[in-house]
Amino acid sequence: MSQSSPFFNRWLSQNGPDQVLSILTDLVDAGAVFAVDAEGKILFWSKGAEKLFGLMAESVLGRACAEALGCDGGHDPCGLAELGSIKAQEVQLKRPGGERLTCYRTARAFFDAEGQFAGALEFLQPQTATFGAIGQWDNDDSFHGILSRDPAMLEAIKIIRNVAETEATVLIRGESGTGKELVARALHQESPRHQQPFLAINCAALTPSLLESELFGHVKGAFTGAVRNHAGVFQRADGGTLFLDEVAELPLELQAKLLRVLQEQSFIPVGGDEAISVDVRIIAATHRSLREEVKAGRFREDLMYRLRVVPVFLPPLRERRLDVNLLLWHQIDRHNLRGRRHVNSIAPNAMRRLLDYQWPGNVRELINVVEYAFAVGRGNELSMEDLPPEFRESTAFTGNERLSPSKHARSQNEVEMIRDAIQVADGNLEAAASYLGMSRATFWRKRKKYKIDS
Ligand SMILES: Nc1ncnc2c1ncn2[C@@H]1O[C@H](COP(=O)(O)OP(=O)(O)OP(=O)(O)O)[C@@H](O)[C@H]1O
Repeated sequence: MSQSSPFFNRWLSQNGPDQVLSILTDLVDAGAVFAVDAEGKILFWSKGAEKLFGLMAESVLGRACAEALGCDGGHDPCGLAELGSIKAQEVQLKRPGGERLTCYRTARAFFDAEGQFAGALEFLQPQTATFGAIGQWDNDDSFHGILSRDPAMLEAIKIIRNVAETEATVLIRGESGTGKELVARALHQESPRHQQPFLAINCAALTPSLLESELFGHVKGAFTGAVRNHAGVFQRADGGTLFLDEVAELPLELQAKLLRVLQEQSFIPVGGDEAISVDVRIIAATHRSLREEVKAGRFREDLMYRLRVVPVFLPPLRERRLDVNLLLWHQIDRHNLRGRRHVNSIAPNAMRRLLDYQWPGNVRELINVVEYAFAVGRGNELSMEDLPPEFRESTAFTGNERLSPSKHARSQNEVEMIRDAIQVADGNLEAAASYLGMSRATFWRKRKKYKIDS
């Protein structure tokens, strides 16, 4: 967090905040800074923005950001009012003349006292200027938005970074919500194809005939209702990456067609008679074991070998308890930014319950749990009552404790939590403190109080 002296505001108004902002943004090399108001209208446009977007200030000031920059978004600049902040998101800029430029977008929203979106500051930096800095590992353990401190996840990320340069087909295995699509996107972003499209399709979400048409497209007249030619995702992803989610659900007849694309880099659209050649990198994902599916006769063995050239496994959240804490605090920080409620601690019994929980919906569920807590709860401490009913129904740490929160019961709980954290962190006290969301000083004080050694 940036710091300023108590005299900063006076100094700012003496020098003129607009002048200070202009000078500040000029100091940032090769980057565009702009500000929008609550309606998404552009209020400030830096010299860097003129250079990067190829648009002069006069032509954009006062105009709706989405319209001036030619993107969808209405009053909410690209979901920022929802998200609160965006860090190093990869975006494609279309400059006048059609040139495309890949940039990293970092933005922060402002919210008024009622928690209403009040505008935002955005910073865009061309990828070439940031190579080696943003988009690689950074201090908050994020890799293209993937947060983790878990050794198995870190290993998966290492594999992804290594194979990104190659053309190898990657098969990601993991339960729903473990981050398979996020990882696939990261792989694409790290690959030489990153300026080309990334398309995702869920093979379990469509009927076989719709899926075939979505994958390979169809020609006009191929079936009733096919009133014009339709390009499938293989064609639209040409030059880029196609993410096939839930690939184990692909019907056998489509497996044959997919195999042909992988072998020959070409396919025939539904109802067509001419093969279309494409250059697409496939990343597939499944929550099932493809080997088991092959054994059960539901999946072609030859296709399995084609798809799992590089297998990557994402462990379920219940097996990475260090990540539960990291992801919880990341989500809490995100909601804190919106200003309606500021959570700076989690009650020990709630934390214990969160750590013990099985997380069947993995990270997606965790995101929803924090959202629920901010919707129903009040105050600076996230308490057991702020958690969804399934957390409170558990017998272990609810009932009695909530009805008679005796100091003793609370300390017993804390002792167990601290012991557990030290054990999970293999005696690393710093990791154990962060796992519990405590500062090192608090952790040390509590260990001393309860006489817990490492
Ligand atoms: N390690 C992580 N760090 C930050 N966010 C994560 C992480 N893993 C998952 N998420 C977030 O959790 C949500 C679910 O992730 P994602 O859609 O990638 O999961 P998935 O395994 O593809 O799920 P499904 O199989 O159900 O499609 C997304 O909002 C994603 O951004």
